[in-house]
Amino acid sequence: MTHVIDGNAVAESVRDDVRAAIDDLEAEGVTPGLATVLMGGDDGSATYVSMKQRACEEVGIDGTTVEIDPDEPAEALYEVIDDLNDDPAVHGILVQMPLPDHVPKREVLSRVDPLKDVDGFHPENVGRLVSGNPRFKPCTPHGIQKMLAAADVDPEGMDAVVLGRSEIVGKPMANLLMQKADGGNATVTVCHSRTRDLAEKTRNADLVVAAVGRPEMLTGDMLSEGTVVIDVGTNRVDADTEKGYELTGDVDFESAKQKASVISPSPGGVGPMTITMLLYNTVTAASLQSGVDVEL
Ligand SMILES: Nc1nc2c(c(=O)[nH]1)N[C@@H](CN(C=O)c1ccc(C(=O)N[C@@H](CCC(=O)O)C(=O)O)cc1)CN2
Repeated sequence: MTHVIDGNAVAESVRDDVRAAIDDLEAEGVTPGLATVLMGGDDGSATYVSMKQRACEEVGIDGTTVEIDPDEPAEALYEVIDDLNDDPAVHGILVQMPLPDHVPKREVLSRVDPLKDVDGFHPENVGRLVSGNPRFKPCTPHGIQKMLAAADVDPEGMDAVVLGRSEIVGKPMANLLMQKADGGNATVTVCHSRTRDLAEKTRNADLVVAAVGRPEMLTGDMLSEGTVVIDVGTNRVDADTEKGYELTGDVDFESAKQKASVISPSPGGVGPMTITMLLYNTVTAASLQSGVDVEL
């Protein structure tokens, strides 16, 4: 029987730990604060930002959203980041991706105080992750590690294939899976748009993480029996629904489920974990900045 991971249930159990840690911080007079900055984005950005705001309210984090007109120059965003860096009530800063084309992403990510960088995208935090001493693990791959642990999947010794090389998911996921640490110790292959014979790579994998943003591109015939499959995709596909679209993962769930031993669906898998690990990182940031130790 294939085990279908319930991302909402795993997220809820991590949120219980987050709530307990927030109680410990509150007892010392510290309320964790998260500022989310939205400057334009894609079809999903405004939805994800309001989900983040709601999640903060639900666990007791002081969440604020700053919206910047996407036609403003990059300097408007720099000014907002500088102010948030200087605000002691803000422990975590997140700039929602993607940004408008005229805004240089690297400049923006380097501008965020690395101690408040709850996305883990600042070069200092990327360097720490790669060198095996992470401060903030990026939310989606961190959430996937938690999901795998909850499903009793230990990547140690596995042949893992990561589909996609984005800064947000593919690269940090590959790094975490290869690390000499719990949730790592796998042999990792990263595949992308120039990879030859993709199906040959995925058929030889024990674990596949699909994060390419192409609806249902990973199908059951590309997998071997017993593979663990994690679907990161949340693609909006035109459909005759109230919203005019439906959400589809990067995995063809029905055919992949025939082969997989463990599989995460989308929606309802990795997405809820992404938001939960943001709350987790915000609490970690508040703990680091206040000097109040919490257990997470
Ligand atoms: N600064 C960042 N930008 C972006 C990140 C990120 O981690 N940091 N990740 C993605 C999008 N993302 C968070 O921002 C995200 C995507 C999906 C979900 C989610 O919960 N999806 C639900 C479905 C929600 C819906 O109805 O639309 C699910 O999968 O069940 C949360 C967060 C890009 N940008």
